Amino acid sequence: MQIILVGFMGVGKTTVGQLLANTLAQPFIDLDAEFNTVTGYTPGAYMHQFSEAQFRQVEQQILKTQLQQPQAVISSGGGVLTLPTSREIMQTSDFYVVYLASDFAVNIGRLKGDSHPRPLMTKLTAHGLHELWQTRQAHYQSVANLTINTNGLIPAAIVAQIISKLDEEPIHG
Ligand SMILES: Nc1ncnc2c1ncn2[C@@H]1O[C@H](COP(=O)(O)OP(=O)(O)OP(=O)(O)O)[C@@H](O)[C@H]1O
Ligand SMILES: O=C(O)C1=C[C@@H](O)[C@@H](O)[C@H](O)C1
Ligand SMILES: [Mg+2]
Repeated sequence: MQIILVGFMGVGKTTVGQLLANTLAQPFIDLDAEFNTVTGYTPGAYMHQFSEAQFRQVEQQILKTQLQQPQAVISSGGGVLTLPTSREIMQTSDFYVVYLASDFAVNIGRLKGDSHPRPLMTKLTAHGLHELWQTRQAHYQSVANLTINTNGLIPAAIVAQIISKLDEEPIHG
């Protein structure tokens, strides 16, 4: 199967992607971890050392490469659709795109409960973070084959919803 999860930082892409891959017995790829493997930098460290614009270019190359996988569940980084060309790459790929959505408050609650630091969280004001969240919802929506409202759902319930929708779809991969 070829499935990629998109959504705002902290909504649960890595958590759900890992569980979905295990459940479907498919290889799992996390694009942020792949970025680290390829460049030797975490996304945050790379942006700090170089720039967000340079990060987005490298991230796009990694996205392109991983969308060649014949079988995988991929969790993307929250800003992977920032470049219009990255949106086009995802839209024209064979991957089935699942958008993990939630209310802003739920998303922020998950972020605050997580020990893993998000550089954008510390750089932005509360207003800036909300604006970014709003802008990005349209990007995720524009590429999604399936949108799941994850409010109040545990990861296993989200995985169950994705799998039940996949059963109704033509095979992806
Ligand atoms: N459905 C859920 N309900 C409650 N908490 C969740 C859910 N999914 C994930 N979480 C928690 O939210 C936090 C962020 O999850 P995760 O790292 O999977 O997000 P992400 O979308 O991959 O973020 P990023 O874009 O920064 O990589 C973690 O602490 C995780 O345990
Ligand atoms: O939302 C974002 O722009 C980001 C989310 C993370 O997954 C990382 O890809 C990086 O920290 C940037
Ligand atoms: Mg993640």
